[in-house]
Formats: sequence, C-alpha cells, structure tokens
Amino acid sequence: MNVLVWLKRDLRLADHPALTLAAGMGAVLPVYIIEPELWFGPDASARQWEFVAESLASLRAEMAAAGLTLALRTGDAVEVLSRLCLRHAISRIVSHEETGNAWSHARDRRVAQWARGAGIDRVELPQSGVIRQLARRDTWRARREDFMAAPALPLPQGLRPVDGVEAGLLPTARALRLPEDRCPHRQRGGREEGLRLLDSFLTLRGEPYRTAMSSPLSGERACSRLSPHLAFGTLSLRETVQATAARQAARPGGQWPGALTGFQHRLLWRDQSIQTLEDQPGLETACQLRAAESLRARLPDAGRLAAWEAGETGLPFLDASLRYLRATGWLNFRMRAMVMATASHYLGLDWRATGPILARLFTDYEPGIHWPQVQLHAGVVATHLPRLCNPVRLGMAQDPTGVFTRRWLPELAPVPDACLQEPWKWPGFQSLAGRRYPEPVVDPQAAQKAARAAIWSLRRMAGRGEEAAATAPRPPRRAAARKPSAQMSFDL
Ligand SMILES: Cc1cc2nc3c(=O)[nH]c(=O)nc-3n(C[C@H](O)[C@H](O)[C@H](O)COP(=O)(O)OP(=O)(O)OC[C@H]3O[C@@H](n4cnc5c(N)ncnc54)[C@H](O)[C@@H]3O)c2cc1C
Repeated sequence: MNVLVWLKRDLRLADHPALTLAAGMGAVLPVYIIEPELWFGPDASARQWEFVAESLASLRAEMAAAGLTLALRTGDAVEVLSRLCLRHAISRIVSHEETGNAWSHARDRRVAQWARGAGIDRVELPQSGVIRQLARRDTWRARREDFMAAPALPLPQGLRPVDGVEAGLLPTARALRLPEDRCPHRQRGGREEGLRLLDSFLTLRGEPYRTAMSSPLSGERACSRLSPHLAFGTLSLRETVQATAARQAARPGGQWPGALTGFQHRLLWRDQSIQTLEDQPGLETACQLRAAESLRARLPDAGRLAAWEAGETGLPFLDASLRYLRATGWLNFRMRAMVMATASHYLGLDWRATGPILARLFTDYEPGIHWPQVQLHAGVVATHLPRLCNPVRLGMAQDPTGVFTRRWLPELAPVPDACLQEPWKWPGFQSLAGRRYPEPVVDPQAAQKAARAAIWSLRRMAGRGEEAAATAPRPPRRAAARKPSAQMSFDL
C-alpha cells in the first residue's frame, strides 16, 4: 500500500507518530503543501514562512539521507492531495491532528469531505498532550502525562519510498508574493538549530530562567527560545519534556531545580492552552465573556492602531518592545502581555484588530497559545480579572537604566533615566517631541483610570454569578478523523 504522510506543524523525522505509523503500512510519500490561502491569511507572515522554509530545507536533507523524497507542492490542499493520490495510487493519508486557526479548521473539514467522497482513508494522530473530542476535562492531565511518559519514537527503520515522486520547489517569500517583512534578527529554522537551543538551554543558558525570564535584557538568553521550533514541530513537545526530565534526574545544583521545574510547567501550559482552543475554536473571533463584546469599538481608532503597530505611541517601553519585536520576531511572556494589555486597556483597541498584527510579528505564532492569551490580556475572558500592565511602571522596573529602551529608541538618548519612561515630563522634551519622538497618544494615568472603570462596569454587568453563563456559546468542536484501529496501530 502507498501511504501519504501530510506534514503540517511537525517538520521532523524523530518522534513522529504519523510517519512511524505510515512506515509500518507500506511505501511512504511525505508531502508538505504550501497553501497560498493560509500564507495570505491575516495572521501569517513572511518571517514565519522563512522559518518554515529553512526547516523544510533541513528536513528534505534528513529525509534524503533516510531514502525518502519530501514532496513540496504549492496550491489548495484538496486539489494537491487528490492529484497526488491519483498519480501515486495512494489509498491512505496519515497526519497529525492540528489545532490551527479558523482557516485551517475549515480546510481540514473540506479535506475530510473530499477524502470520504474519494474513498481515501484518513488517519489523524495526536503529537502532543492535546486531546481531540475530550469528553471529560478532569481526565486530561493524567492522559497528557501518559503520553509524555511513553518513549519518544525513534526514526522509523527501513523506510520505503513511493517511486517516481518529484521533489518540487521550495519557494522564497518573494516568489510566494508575501508582503515584505524585514526581520533582521529572526530565529533560524531547522531541527539542528532546535536541538542546539534545547541543549544550550538545558546545560548552560537556563539556570537563571526564573529570575531572568521577564527582563528585556536577560530574557533573550535565559528563556529557552524554543517557541518557533515547538510551533512548527522541528522538535516534538514530548522529546523536549523528556530531555528536561533527564536533566532533572541528573540533579544539577544551583538554581537549576527551580529553573527546570518552571520550564516543565510552561511546557504543560502549552498543551493546556492549545487544548482550550481545541475545545473552543471560536476563541479566535468571539469574546469568551459575551458581555465584553461591547467593551471597545470594533472599528479601532486607525491612528492609534498604526502608532501601536509602528512603535510610535510616545510610551517608550511599549514602543521599544514593539520595535524589538519587529526586528527579532520574539518577545518574552511579560512583554507580550504588556504590549497586548496596553493596546487594549490604554489605547482602547479591540483585540481582533491587534491580535492578528501580533500573530504576524511572532515567528512562533501558535494559534492555541496566542488567542487564549490575547483574550486574557485584553480582559475579555470570564475566568480572570485583567492586569492592566502599566507600561511606564513596567519600563521603570524592568529597564531601570534604560539600556533596552535607548537601544530601540535611539532618539531618546539624551533623556535622563529618571524621565526616560515619561519623557514628556523632561524639560528638554519639546526639542524631541513631534520631530523625533511623538507626544504620548494617550495620557497614561487618565487612560488607566478609564480602563479600570470600564472593567468594573463590565464585571457588574456580567454579574459575578452569571459569568460562566455569560461566556460565548461553543461552536462545533473539531471533528475526529479515524484513529488507527487495533490492527493498524503501533504502541505510539
Ligand atoms: C499575548 C500573548 C501572545 C502569545 N502568543 C504566543 C504564540 O503565538 N506562540 C507561542 O509559542 N507563545 C505565545 N505566547 C506565550 C509566551 O509568551 C511564549 O511562548 C514565550 O515567550 C516563547 O519564548 P520561549 O520559547 O523562550 O519561552 P519559554 O519560557 O522558554 O517557554 C517554553 C515553552 O513553553 C510554552 N509556553 C511558555 N509560556 C506559555 C504560556 N503562558 N502559555 C502557554 N505556553 C507557554 C511555549 O511553547 C514556549 O516555547 C503568547 C503570550 C502572550 C501574552
């Protein structure tokens, strides 16, 4: 039997349940489909594509060494799959379950419908602790732990390729006609780079993780920086969890125990968060707290939105963070929370306008983490009261000597430290204002007061006891494709 393995956010050979299953069934045709509609979506960007393209190039070389041809095809998934199935006598498609965005959710339904009509068997497997069609949330943690404790899968032996497959071209962002996206310090893709980061984090960089992760200066080195590799699957979550557990078992001293425990917690939050979107796919478009739909104007103030996006709001720590993000494709958690909360609470911008902009700027865009976090920091969820994240105070606390702020806002070089986060209070500001650095688009104190009032009035409206009932209605969950039957399955 010829089996097609459809690769999506799983660009590796090791610990690849779909490939392992397919290899045991027959000759294998691994395919990555470059879907223009996906890459022209509001949350996709050239920086993400470039990371994926580097990862595909390295995967192609790894596959060639294992005797397989990685087929790259550009086009609509249904059209590409139906052509490949006809041409190479494919009767089964194996892939991993994907908790993607609304577009990929709809595409998967189209593919399922086509496969049913064409008599193609479709098998989808989990590749992390996220569980499709989870009936009972209270069983989730134990099931996730079972998955993580099972041995990571080695590269399948004796892989047999489907004959006569053309490799296909790997287009540049330009050839795909993606909008220009300058990101000079973007992280590199490819499994080798992911493994290098994992190793250096676990043996060298990660010791001060807990104390250094939130600083704009130390977080860049002390955080794992694995997020784009986990998002596009050059590393599996399970191998990351297991490598961390092995390091924990070696009992390193100093600050390591706390660092490694904290890191494992985040890997758990990753699955927890993606499970939330898996269960509630509508989180990308509707406020989880229904009453919050009226919190902000759906049509955002265009001037404020443009100033926020460009890092020109006149609030220095916010602007420096946004300019850093534009140049690197990454921010630590605390700063992501701040840029999102400030856009929502201080500038009054609806999360559906700002969320896609941030998604495009993150090389590591992962819908299942992104949308729950965006809603949380915009204050539109029922479960948490929002933290306003005052950008002036956070800048003073996290960048007391202004090294980070001045690096990304060189125009503020002459402003003394004491006024750096509120330069409008500096007597020399007029010589900068308007010409080189803008006046703040809002008065931060007044904006904070108004935001607090709006949040409390919303909470009163939603009513404490009614909050749960006031969450948005659940749209249909993702449909389960066939899991491998007992005969088909391996001990995955
Ligand atoms: C508004 C907002 C949007 C975000 N969007 C994304 C996104 O699109 N993609 C993304 O990977 N992360 C996102 N995050 C979570 C977090 O900020 C990043 O995962 C982290 O900064 C990535 O850097 P790292 O890999 O060095 O993190 P580390 O601190 O080394 O963490 C290791 C891994 O744990 C996971 N993780 C870390 N924090 C969280 C969290 N709070 N919730 C769930 N999983 C977590 C990630 O996979 C991360 O790679 C977002 C956070 C906020 C506040």
